[in-house]
Amino acid sequence: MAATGDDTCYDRQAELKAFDETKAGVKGLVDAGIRELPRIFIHQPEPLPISSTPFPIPIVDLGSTDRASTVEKIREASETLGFFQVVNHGIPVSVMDGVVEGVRRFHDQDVEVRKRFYTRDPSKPLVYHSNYDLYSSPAASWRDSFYSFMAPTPPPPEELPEVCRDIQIEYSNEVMKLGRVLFGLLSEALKLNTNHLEDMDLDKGLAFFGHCYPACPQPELTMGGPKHTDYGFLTVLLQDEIGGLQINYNDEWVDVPPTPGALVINIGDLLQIISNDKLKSVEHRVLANKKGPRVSVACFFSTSIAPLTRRFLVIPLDGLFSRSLGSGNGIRFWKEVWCDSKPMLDCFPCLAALDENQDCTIADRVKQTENGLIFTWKWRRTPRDGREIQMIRRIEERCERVPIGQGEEKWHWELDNGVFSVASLRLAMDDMSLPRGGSRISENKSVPIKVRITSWRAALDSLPTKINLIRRGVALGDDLCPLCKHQPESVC
Ligand SMILES: O=C(O)CCC(=O)C(=O)O
Ligand SMILES: [Fe+2]
Repeated sequence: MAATGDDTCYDRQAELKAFDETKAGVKGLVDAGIRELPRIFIHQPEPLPISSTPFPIPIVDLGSTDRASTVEKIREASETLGFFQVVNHGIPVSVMDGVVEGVRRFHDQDVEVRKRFYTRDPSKPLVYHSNYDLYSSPAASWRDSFYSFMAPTPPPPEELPEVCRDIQIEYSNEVMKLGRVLFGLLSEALKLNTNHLEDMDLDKGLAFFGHCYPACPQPELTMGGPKHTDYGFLTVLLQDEIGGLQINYNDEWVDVPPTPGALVINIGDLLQIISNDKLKSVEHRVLANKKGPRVSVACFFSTSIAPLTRRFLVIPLDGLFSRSLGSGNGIRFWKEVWCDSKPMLDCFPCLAALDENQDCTIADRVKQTENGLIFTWKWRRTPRDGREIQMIRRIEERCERVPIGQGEEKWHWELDNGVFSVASLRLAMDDMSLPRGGSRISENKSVPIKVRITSWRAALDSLPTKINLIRRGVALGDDLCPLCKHQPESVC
């Protein structure tokens, strides 16, 4: 099939299905000697540029005896890049090399053996397939993967592939130990007791992914892994020597080159949420490569489907709230989330530093007029041609995509004729088929974190309502709602 990215007149679903049904993955295409990419793999060109200047991803020495400085490095990296690397982490090199080889062996097995593991049923002890989002993503990526949930309840060893089962178990056990160390350091970075995140069970669920990125005949047309953020709490990534991982920093793609002996650690969405957006879950992607196969092992500390950690599952609140910005008078241009899932300050720190007033509001910088948006920039010095001017253009393009208007900012509750109550939120959440006794934090980053946490606590019925306080032995005069003074104060 000719490689034409804009050719949309074809039965994409049928081609995806045909590819999936081979159960041979991308490796099967490569083994068949394919020279042109099937069109299901062709990605639209990526708007963000690749950084021209190398940007070092911090390396943290976990063997250091200076704990305060280790915590500080982790805090700084987790609050800005969302990524750092660790060395002297306690996982023996032989185990690291062994697991990379084990994953390679799995993907190198005869196609008939691989096919026996090929499935999209997440309840299987080991799931092997190409592109977990094959049928939903705009373009498939040049990658095959297998995964298993290794904690809290690992699959019976005999259900794991013989070629890598021992090393998969051994490496996962090592990552679990490292997880406890990292969550201890991250707790301290958040100025909490060392055990805080561990006591919240963040280190209890682990998913093991063994990725393979076969050599690609036309790497410029596709991706090894599309841009995404990791959903869980924390990811421990081991990559082989080929490279290709990039993170989005300042709206540029920055390489995370392989460092021998190091592991790449990154913050996931759930840790960003429960840290009140202090720690950052940052977008990343993997380039396809002519060299290869590239192998990586990504271990995700996450809620998974594990019963132990189910109370952290996520629900979408999209559709329940909507926001109109108004003129943006009360919203700080650089420091608040209003245009994207993170503040402008995080996306463009250099430009924010150039602004005369980092606390300026949206209305100070952008106004909606009959002729479109008017920008009023106030820089400490004239922005330089090239990169700075390009970044200003990018900000202006972003602003065009949000409805800046007139008047005050407003949040609208979409249910119950716009009258918000915790009870209506609770009902809406229950409607979203929560598992019994469970609750989920919304991952919609445009909803303020306080609303997300309050919703989550409401669903757990852990808000300090009068009924709950009395139940816990707090002596109160009555249990009546202080507003209506008729009904007991509860979330029901
Ligand atoms: O293979 C890599 O380097 C990254 C994989 C990744 O980002 C993921 O599995 O979420
Ligand atoms: Fe990832």
